[in-house]
Amino acid sequence: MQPASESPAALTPPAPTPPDLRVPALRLRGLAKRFGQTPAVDHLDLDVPRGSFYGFVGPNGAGKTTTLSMATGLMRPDAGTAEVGGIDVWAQPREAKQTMGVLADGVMLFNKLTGAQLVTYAGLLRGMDRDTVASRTEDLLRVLGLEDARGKLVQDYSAGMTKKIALASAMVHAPELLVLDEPFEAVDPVSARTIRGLLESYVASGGTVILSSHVMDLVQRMCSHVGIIAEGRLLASGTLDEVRGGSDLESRFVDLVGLEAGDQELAWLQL
Ligand SMILES: Nc1ncnc2c1ncn2[C@@H]1O[C@H](COP(=O)(O)OP(=O)(O)OP(=O)(O)O)[C@@H](O)[C@H]1O
Repeated sequence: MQPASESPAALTPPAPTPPDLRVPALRLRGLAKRFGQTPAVDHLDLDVPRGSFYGFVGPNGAGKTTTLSMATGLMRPDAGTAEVGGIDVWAQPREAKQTMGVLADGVMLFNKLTGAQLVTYAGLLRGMDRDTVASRTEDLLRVLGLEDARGKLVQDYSAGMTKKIALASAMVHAPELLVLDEPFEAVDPVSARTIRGLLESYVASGGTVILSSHVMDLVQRMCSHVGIIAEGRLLASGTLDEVRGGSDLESRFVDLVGLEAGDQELAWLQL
């Protein structure tokens, strides 16, 4: 008789535990950051449901990048907690970071690597095997239109190409959660459409996306949920329909944030 440990059943890896859908993909509580006297993020609470496509919007300087940096382990908060799928980002950074892919705004990439090397490096860093990394890197370069630039140093990439290679590096390990700070900034319309398609099918397969953007029309077309932030505080959060409340997102944004409607003139610019 075979010992139990050698039976085929014992050699089959245990099925992964399905994620508890009641646990939010991202949960922030009392998150705060101050630069000098100015609070950039002011004790912010936020729940991002699993499987949602969450748009995080706000005016310039509202605290979006600071919030997302603290939520993903890139910037230590002054106070508060951030949990990803129930894992505390700051108490268990290694476990939390395994479950997410992050496209950060303004963070230096290893730009002396070529595009292909950068994505490969990101995959290997995540503990993936070389063959899988190689085939996924090729897929990502092809889909994002970077095949011809695969051997070029990232320092010589244009702004849009840099954004796309950073996005590829964030996605290569197929994480449960993607946190993307301004993923469409500087990206051409054809690539933007491709990225949208990739993200939509990723969410349809059970992934969660959180993205920040200034483009209300895009957020309105893509996102199932929206949060509006201003002066470090969350002014509204919920499903797209709850937040826009029968209006369009841009009008709701302007109402909540209290911006002037852009009808001011500069007398000296009237030629
Ligand atoms: N490293 C820093 N040092 C000092 N102040 C900072 C720093 N980073 C951000 N801030 C300030 O914190 C506030 C929030 O900035 P943040 O970059 O989070 O806003 P944002 O919503 O991402 O803006 P944008 O839409 O313009 O990218 C701003 O007042 C900004 O000047």
